[in-house]
Amino acid sequence: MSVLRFDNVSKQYGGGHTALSEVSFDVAAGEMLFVTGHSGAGKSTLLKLIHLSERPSRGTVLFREKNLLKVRGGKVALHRRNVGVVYQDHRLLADRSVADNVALPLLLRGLRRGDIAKRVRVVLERVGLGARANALPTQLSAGEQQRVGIARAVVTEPALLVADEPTGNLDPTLSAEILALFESLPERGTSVLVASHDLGLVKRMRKRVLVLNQGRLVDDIRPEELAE
Ligand SMILES: Nc1ncnc2c1ncn2[C@@H]1O[C@H](COP(=O)(O)OP(=O)(O)OP(=O)(O)O)[C@@H](O)[C@H]1O
Repeated sequence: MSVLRFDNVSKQYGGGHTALSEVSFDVAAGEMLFVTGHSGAGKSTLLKLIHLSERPSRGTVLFREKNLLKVRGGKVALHRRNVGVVYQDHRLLADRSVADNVALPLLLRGLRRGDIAKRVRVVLERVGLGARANALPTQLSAGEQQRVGIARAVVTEPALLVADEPTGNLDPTLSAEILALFESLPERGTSVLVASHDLGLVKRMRKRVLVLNQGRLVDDIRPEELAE
């Protein structure tokens, strides 16, 4: 089953600037892929259309076969429950512990405290931060903070995780660790779409790569084409 489909999607911002132009692609359930391209190529715009922070000017975005054009008003929040988002600057609450930050999406869903504590514990173990649950984000390294951001995004077990330059501030070793963490998610049923301008890093992962150039999808490289 396809978890995500872009069908001839274009996006013009106010002022007429074209950020995406007739982009079409499909993401299968459980697939991990990258979208890459130079600064301004349209990567963030593409992710925003999935998360409904922006709407297409033309074309359709289907999420689990449902046309996102029809997702409006109160349904937007419901849609976002199925899409985890990881930001480059992770956007953690500085005055809340690591565990509280990760618990937040579950609190918003009205889960019971006992269930929340259990799920937070499990997900923090998975990202290697089981021992730092009570620390404040400022007491963590940049890589650890990013892992908290990932834990928060996956604690709800979304169908799709989108990440915008998740390794932007990290050194190559930490970047590889973070990407390995993403790589483990499809096994648990979450598809993963990562935007990165770092083509070298992306190629090393040997995953499918969508290449954007000035808003156009100019290449859709399959893993077997990246093999040496
Ligand atoms: N809110 C906006 N209003 C007008 N133009 C915008 C807006 N957001 C983005 N753009 C323009 O759309 C184009 C694509 O931007 P986008 O942020 O999607 O690119 P990107 O590939 O993510 O770039 P970067 O790697 O620098 O983050 C750029 O030319 C940008 O200036």
